[in-house]
Amino acid sequence: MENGEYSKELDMAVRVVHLACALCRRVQEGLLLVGNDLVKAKDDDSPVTIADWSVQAIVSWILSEYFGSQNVSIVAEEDVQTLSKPDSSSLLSAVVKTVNECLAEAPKYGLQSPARALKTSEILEAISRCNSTGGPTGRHWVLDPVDGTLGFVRGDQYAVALALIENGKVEVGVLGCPNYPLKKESFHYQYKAASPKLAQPCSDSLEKGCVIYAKRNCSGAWMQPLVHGSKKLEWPNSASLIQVSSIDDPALATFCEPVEKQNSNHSFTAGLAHSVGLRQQPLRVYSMVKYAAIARGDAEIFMKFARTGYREKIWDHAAGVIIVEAAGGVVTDAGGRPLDFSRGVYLEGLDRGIIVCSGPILHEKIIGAVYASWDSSSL
Ligand SMILES: Nc1ncnc2c1ncn2[C@@H]1O[C@H](COP(=O)(O)OS(=O)(=O)O)[C@@H](OP(=O)(O)O)[C@H]1O
Ligand SMILES: [Mg+2]
Ligand SMILES: [Mg+2]
Ligand SMILES: [Mg+2]
Repeated sequence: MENGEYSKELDMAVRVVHLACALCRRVQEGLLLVGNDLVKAKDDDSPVTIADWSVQAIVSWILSEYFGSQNVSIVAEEDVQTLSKPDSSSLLSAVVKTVNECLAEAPKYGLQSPARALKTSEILEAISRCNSTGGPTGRHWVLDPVDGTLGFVRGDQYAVALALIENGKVEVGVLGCPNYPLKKESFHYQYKAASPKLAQPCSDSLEKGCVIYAKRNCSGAWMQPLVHGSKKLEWPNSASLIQVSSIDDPALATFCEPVEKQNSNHSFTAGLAHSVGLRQQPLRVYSMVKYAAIARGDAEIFMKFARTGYREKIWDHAAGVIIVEAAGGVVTDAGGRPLDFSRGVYLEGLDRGIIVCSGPILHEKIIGAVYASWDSSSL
C-alpha cells in the first residue's frame, strides 16, 4: 500500500473491512442455515441483523483503539435502540458473542485483539459512539456496516463500506464485497433482471469476495481478494489495479440499479435507458456492490432515483464515489453536480437521483436524457 497522506488510515480501513467481511460471511452462513429469527425490523421497517451491529462495534472499537477514542468521529447507520429493548436479550448476546469471536481473529489481519473479551456494556458503547453527524469541518469516518441488508438476509449481495471524510471531502474509501464473483460473466449471469430465475446466490464453487479501496490524489483504485476464502489465501494480501470499462457506446453498455422498486424508480430508469439507446437488460443488484461493478469494469452505468422526499445518506455512497472516481469513472446527481458530503448525515441538495458512469460520454448522454424526460416522468 502506498505511503503519503492518509496511508495509515487507508491501511487500517482495509484491514478492518477484511475482518468485517469475515464476520459477515460467518453470520450470513448461519442465517441461511437457521432461518431469519435474528433479523429484526427497525422503526422504518428496514431489516437489521446481528451482522450490522457487530460490524459497527468492531470497526468502532478498532478505530478508537488505534487512533484514540477522543480523536475518532464516526458517522454510521446503526444505533442501539432495538438492541436495548427488554425482549432483545438473545439478540444482544448473539452480538456480544459475534463481536468477541471476530475480534479474537484480528491478529490474522495484523490488528490487535482486546486483552480480554469485551463486556456487553463496552460493545453497546462502541456501537453508540458512532453517532457523529459529520459536517463541513474536521475528520469523520463514515460507515455502513452492512449495506444491502436485504441482500444479506436473502443470501445475496451486500457490502461493508467505510470512508474517511475530511473537511467535507471523501479522502479514503473501502468497500468489502464478500459475495462479489471474481468473474465478470458470473456477475452478469446472476443479476440480469430479465431472467430472475437465474438470479441464484453465488454457488460456493464460484470464487467470490473482494475488498476494493482508493484514496484521493493517489494512483487508481485497488482490489484484493478476500483471504480465507476458497483459495485459502493468507494475509498480507496482494492487490491489483482496477479500472472502469472503456465502452462508451450505449448499445453495448450495461446499467445496474437497486433490486427493490421502492428504492429506485425502475420505470423511470427504463425510460432513460431506452432514450439513450441502452439495449441490455438492467442488472438489479443489492448494495454498493453496484459501485464496485462500475469501478471494476463489469458494468458501465448505475442509476438510482429514490422517491421524492427520501434523503440519501452519506454512508450509502461515500466509499463508492471515491472508488469509482479513482478507477476513472464519473459520479454526480441527476443535474450533473458532484455529491456533497459536507452537509451532515444526508446528501443535502441532491438533485433528483444519482448517476454513476464509467466515463464522460455515457454520463453526458444520461444527464441529457434526464433533462429531456423529467417533465413527463411520474416521480
Ligand atoms: N425508500 C428508500 N429509497 C431509497 N433508498 C432507500 C430507501 N430505504 C432505504 N434505502 C437505502 O438503500 C440502501 C439499499 O440500497 P440498495 O441499492 O441495496 O437497494 S435494493 O435493496 O437493491 O433495492 C439501504 O442501505 P442499507 O440499510 O444499508 O441496506 C438504505 O440506506
Ligand atoms: Mg446502506
Ligand atoms: Mg446498512
Ligand atoms: Mg439499513
